[in-house]
Amino acid sequence: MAPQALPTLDIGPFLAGTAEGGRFVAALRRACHGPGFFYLTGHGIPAADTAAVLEVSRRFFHLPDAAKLAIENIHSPHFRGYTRLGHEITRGRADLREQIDISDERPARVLGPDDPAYLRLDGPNQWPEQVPDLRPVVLAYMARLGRLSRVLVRAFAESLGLPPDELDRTFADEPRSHLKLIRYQAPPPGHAAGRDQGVGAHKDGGFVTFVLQDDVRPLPTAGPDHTGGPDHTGGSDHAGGSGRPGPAGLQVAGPDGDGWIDAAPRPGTFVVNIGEMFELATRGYYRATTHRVVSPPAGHERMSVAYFFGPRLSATLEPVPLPDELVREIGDAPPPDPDNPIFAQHGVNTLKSWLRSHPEVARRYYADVTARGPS
Ligand SMILES: O=C(O)CCC(=O)C(=O)O
Ligand SMILES: [Fe+2]
Repeated sequence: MAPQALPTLDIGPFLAGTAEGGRFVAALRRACHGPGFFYLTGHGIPAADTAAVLEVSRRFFHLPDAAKLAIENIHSPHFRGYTRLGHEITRGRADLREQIDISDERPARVLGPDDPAYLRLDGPNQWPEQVPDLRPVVLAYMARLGRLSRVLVRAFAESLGLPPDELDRTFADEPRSHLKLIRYQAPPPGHAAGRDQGVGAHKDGGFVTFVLQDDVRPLPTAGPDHTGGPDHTGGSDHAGGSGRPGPAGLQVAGPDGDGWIDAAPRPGTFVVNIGEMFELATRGYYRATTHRVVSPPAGHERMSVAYFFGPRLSATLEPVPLPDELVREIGDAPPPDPDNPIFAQHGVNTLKSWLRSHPEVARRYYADVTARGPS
């Protein structure tokens, strides 16, 4: 049986406080207990804002390599800045994507030897000089999604049969917002067939993620500063080498590991999903589901913007007091994955993921931590 498509939830009535908001809350529970993923509409983020963030992102990624590498994340102990193609690792394999990592703009902390290593994650971002409007556009977008996240957290509480403010204190005192601007490209010519890992299968580590997706588009025509281009379509042995956009993009693991569900881009929506911290807090009632991105075909690119909302790094996840009728539905907890232990402390879990996916930054700034584990 082919896996089902993802549900679409309209948060509009909940935002407006109308009686229909209850329907959203019920649908939210079904979506988070089921696939762990859904499309969100009615969110009130203006189309001009989402278009602006994709536009600055496109302008950045189309800069010459030297300009992008000026803000490479190897310069940042906080894992901020640019990661070039193939320099991020998921499941032991290089991802075919480039990205900029941006978190809340804060000064680096002055830390003593006994302070937890995850506090080194706080610090300033790196911003590209050539795209000066990227900073204000991205920070405004993050602020908007932060406000939307806080509303969604209230809906999550209600969906679990709890008072709407039950989870508020988890997100008090500087919750952590993280954003990735991402560009996926086709495997380069000569790349082994079937190696089309835009990002490998993974679960998100935090609480809740919002993905804004652009369509798969042809690469822009090569200009004087441009190294890629439609000319590169020839010679690829990649399955998508026909140059036609195929089923590329975000895919979500089906129920019981049954195939992959395509989460195709849909205008005006975010794809929202649950992260490991929330799964842990609900004792598995809400699911952090494995997902991946398949590379676009030759001569094409795909942009996305992933926003992760989580509690402050020092927060420890307490199990939420679930009503008995939900506890009865939990069933057996899945066995722990030895390759991916989940830590109840948000900072420890977050640092675990960074150290694994960015080994070069880890070696430069966290050699002491990799030697003894991310606690
Ligand atoms: O690009 C996407 O559609 C999803 C990205 C993703 O899953 C991630 O960065 O965690
Ligand atoms: Fe993800």
